[in-house]
Amino acid sequence: MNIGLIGSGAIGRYLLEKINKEKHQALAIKCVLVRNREKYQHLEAEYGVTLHTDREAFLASDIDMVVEAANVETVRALLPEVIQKKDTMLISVGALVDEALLEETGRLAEAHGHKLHLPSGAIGGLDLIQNAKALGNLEQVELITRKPAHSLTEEVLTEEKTVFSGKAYEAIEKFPKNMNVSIILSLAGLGIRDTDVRLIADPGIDKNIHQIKLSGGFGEAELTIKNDPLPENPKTSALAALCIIGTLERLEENIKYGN
Ligand SMILES: NC(=O)C1=CN([C@@H]2O[C@H](COP(=O)(O)OP(=O)(O)OC[C@H]3O[C@@H](n4cnc5c(N)ncnc54)[C@H](OP(=O)(O)O)[C@@H]3O)[C@@H](O)[C@H]2O)C=CC1
Ligand SMILES: O=C([O-])CC(=O)C(=O)O
Repeated sequence: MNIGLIGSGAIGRYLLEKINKEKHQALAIKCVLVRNREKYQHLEAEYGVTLHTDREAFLASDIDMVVEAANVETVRALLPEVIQKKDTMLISVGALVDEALLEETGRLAEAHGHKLHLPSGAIGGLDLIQNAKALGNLEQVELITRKPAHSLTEEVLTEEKTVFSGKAYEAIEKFPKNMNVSIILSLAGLGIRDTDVRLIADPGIDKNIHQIKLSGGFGEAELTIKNDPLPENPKTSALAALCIIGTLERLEENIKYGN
C-alpha cells in the first residue's frame, strides 16, 4: 500500500522509520505533505520520500491512502478535500468533535467511494465498546487519563491534580493535543456529550495512563493502558503510532479478528 503522510513530528518520524527505513513488507510512504520545506528537506534523502508543500500535487500522487499525523486544526482544514480524493486515516480524531465536519466527511466519503479510518490510537477496547453498544446495551462510559504533570501544565506539582473533569467534547477543546482518545472513545460509544472524562496531571508517573470504565446491559468492564511516551513528544504515546501501522496492516488481511 502506498501512503501519503501529513505530519512529520513524533508519530510521522516513527512511521517513516518503521515503514520506510526498516522496509515494511506491505507498506511504503511515498510522499509527505509539509508546510516548511526547508525544515523537512532531509526526509527526502533519509527515507526516500517526495516532499510536497502543495496540497493538490500531494493528493495527485500515486498513493492509496493518506495518513494524517499532524494536529486537529489541519484535519479541520483539509479533511473535506482529502476524503474526496483518497481513502484517509486520521490520528488527530479530536477534530471530529465538530459534528458538521463528521457529517460532511461521511457524505463526501460515500459520494466519492472512499473510506475514513479512525484507529484506536493510544487506547484500546473499542471492539468491546461497540459490541456492548449493540442493541442499546451500553449505558455509561468513563475515561480517566493520567499523564506526567509536565506534559499537561507548567505549574510545578508535588501531588496529582485533576486538570479537567467533564464531557468529552469539552476535554478536546481544552486539551487538543492530549484528549484525542476521548473523542475516538465517544465516537465508538455513547457520543461526545455522554462520555465522562477526567484528566489528571501526575508528577509521580512517566507513562500516559488511560483507564476506561464501561457498564450497561452486558455487564461491566474496566481496561487500563499504561503507555510509554514517544521520546520526541512525551504527550504522545508510542501505541498511537504503532496503532496506525497495525490498522494499515489489518486492512489487507482476509481474516478479521475482533471486528
Ligand atoms: N488518537 C490518539 O490516540 C492520539 C493522537 N495524537 C495526535 O496525533 C497528532 C500528531 O502527534 P505528534 O506526532 O506527537 O505531534 P508533533 O507535534 O510531534 O508533530 C506534528 C507534525 O505535524 C506537522 N504539521 C502541523 N500542521 C501541519 C500542516 N498543516 N501540514 C503539514 N504538516 C503539519 C508539524 O510540522 P511543523 O514542524 O510545520 O509544525 C509536525 O511535523 C497530534 O494531533 C496528537 O494530538 C497523539 C497521540 C494519541
Ligand atoms: O498519546 C496519548 O496517550 C493520548 C493523546 O495524546 C491524545 O489522545 O491526544
